Amino acid sequence: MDSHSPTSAAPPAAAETARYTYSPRLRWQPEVEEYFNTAYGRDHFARISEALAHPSCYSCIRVNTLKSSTDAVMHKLLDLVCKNELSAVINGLEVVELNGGDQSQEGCSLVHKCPYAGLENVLFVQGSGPHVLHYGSQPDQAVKEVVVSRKCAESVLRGAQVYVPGVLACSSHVEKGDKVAVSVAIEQPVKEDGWAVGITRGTVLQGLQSDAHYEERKGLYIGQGTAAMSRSAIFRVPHGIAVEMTERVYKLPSFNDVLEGEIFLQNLPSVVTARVLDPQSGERILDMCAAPGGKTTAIAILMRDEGEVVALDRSHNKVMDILKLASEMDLSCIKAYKLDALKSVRKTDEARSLGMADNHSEAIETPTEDPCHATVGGRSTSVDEDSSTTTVVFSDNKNLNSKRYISKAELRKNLRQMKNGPGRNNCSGGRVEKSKGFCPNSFDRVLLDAPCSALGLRPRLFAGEETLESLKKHSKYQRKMFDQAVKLVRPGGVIVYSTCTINPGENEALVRYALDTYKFLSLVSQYPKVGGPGIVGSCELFNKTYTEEWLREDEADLVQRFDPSSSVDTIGFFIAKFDVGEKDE
Ligand SMILES: C[S@@+](CC[C@H](N)C(=O)[O-])C[C@H]1O[C@@H](n2cnc3c(N)ncnc32)[C@H](O)[C@@H]1O
Repeated sequence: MDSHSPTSAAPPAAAETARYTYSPRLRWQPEVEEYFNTAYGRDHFARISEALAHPSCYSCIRVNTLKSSTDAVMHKLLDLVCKNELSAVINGLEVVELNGGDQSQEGCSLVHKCPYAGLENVLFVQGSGPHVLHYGSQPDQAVKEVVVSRKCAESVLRGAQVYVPGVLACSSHVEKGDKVAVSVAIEQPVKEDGWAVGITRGTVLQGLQSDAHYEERKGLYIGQGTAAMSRSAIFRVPHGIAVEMTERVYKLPSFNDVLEGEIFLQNLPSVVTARVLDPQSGERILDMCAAPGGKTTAIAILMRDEGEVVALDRSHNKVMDILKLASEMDLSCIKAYKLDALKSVRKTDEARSLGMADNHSEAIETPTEDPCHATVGGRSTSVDEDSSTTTVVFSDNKNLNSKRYISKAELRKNLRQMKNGPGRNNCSGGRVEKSKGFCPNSFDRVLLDAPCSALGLRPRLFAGEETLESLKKHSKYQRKMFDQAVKLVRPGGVIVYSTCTINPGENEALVRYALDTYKFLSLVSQYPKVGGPGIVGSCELFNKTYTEEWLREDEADLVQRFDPSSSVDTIGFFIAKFDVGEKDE
């Protein structure tokens, strides 16, 4: 690393070595840290906490086996790597020639098949890091700097550029084309109990020790880039790239516009979850919290697009995302609805009055009054040309109800128009179908990929926002959702529950609740098995007024817990699978 000028203002060279590094320490609420120390043991939790602050060192690609094969995609990726074209499209990936070696061989070591049985549709693309970067400071000259928000930094660590809204502070004379060191401002404890970032947007940095929050950014440098606009523009324009990253602490491939529809970038545990559900062609599956549709599409592909995957999300725009993804992947068995999963069971008397038996396999849908288009997988709801009513239009040839064929290009165009804001009818991006819920016992399998504290997601640079109280709220919410899942699945069916958190209160404690509450549920083994065992025991909380029960010894190996500090190097994740016996209602 180049040395800094030892002037009174600039930091000395030795101090700089420690300064321009990436060595973050994840901060937790003390009570939460104590709770996790109890669950994992102090050393183990310290390793987990350390791992969470760094990204995984590889990208996981799920192949759409209905459109291509794992081998074909692997060859295409290798081809791109070997022609060195991937570094253009796969952001940040470099083909390094070792010992003057053959580039194609180096490329081969970057893309490889997933080594775990049962995941033959998965490829890994190797990234690298953490790299020690040289920020190239000159004597008597402070390094020009940009400080970004935590969310922005987490994206940059995953391969993104620095966008204008993410910039908090910038050196005074930054012009377009200047080299800038990029660091991140992270929440710090403040006196009256709480956390604050301190740096306000627009702060001028001098690169001196006298700068506001200078010390706090030590060890929080995530890379170097070229300013894509001047300092004044960065704080004047509403959007656009502010800094093009040229050197990164982590180099991870991102696959924008590469093999669209043929591949999907997905965390390994998420791919495993869909496989564990084991959906069969012709079945009716419910994905209760489905957006953006990663697992939904994985499920549809495993079913060979035969049967029905009902995908719910309470967010309108997120349902749109599911539809877009299903359309891109050419999947027509996915039906997506906007619905609060807590209200996903339709009352039995209402179902009867609509002429449906309890185990009727049709969804009970509200008519869509909206004059805009929306797509459901290959199916599309559309305006009849001569009326304002909505009809379901199928773009595949599997259903005889087809009214009008809509090409995929047209569907994509419609979706783009929706994304681009209000159109003629002041429609804020199109509407999606709403559902009033579904009949009890009407699904063969239910996936509850529950909204959670997300304390397994990586990289994460701050975790102080969660308190024991807020963690408890997540678990209450999840139990209510689980109750709905239990009602909707048929006897003889399957429920898979998953979260992307390391919190046992949302994982093992949910399993305990499920088994203690519903005697007809049994925890069953999973395939494929990549994660480790669950946590056994219990923990006293809230001044010993409440005991949180986790798993029993014989249950630990039946769940999968993905540990971010393990060699599998994934996000923190949890999966439990239940077989549903005869219900005693
Ligand atoms: C963990 S994400 C799901 C990820 C998704 N399964 C996938 O693999 O792509 C949780 C989702 O639950 C949705 N959600 C939260 N509360 C909900 C509710 N009450 N009803 C339906 N969806 C909800 C959120 O909008 C979010 O998209």
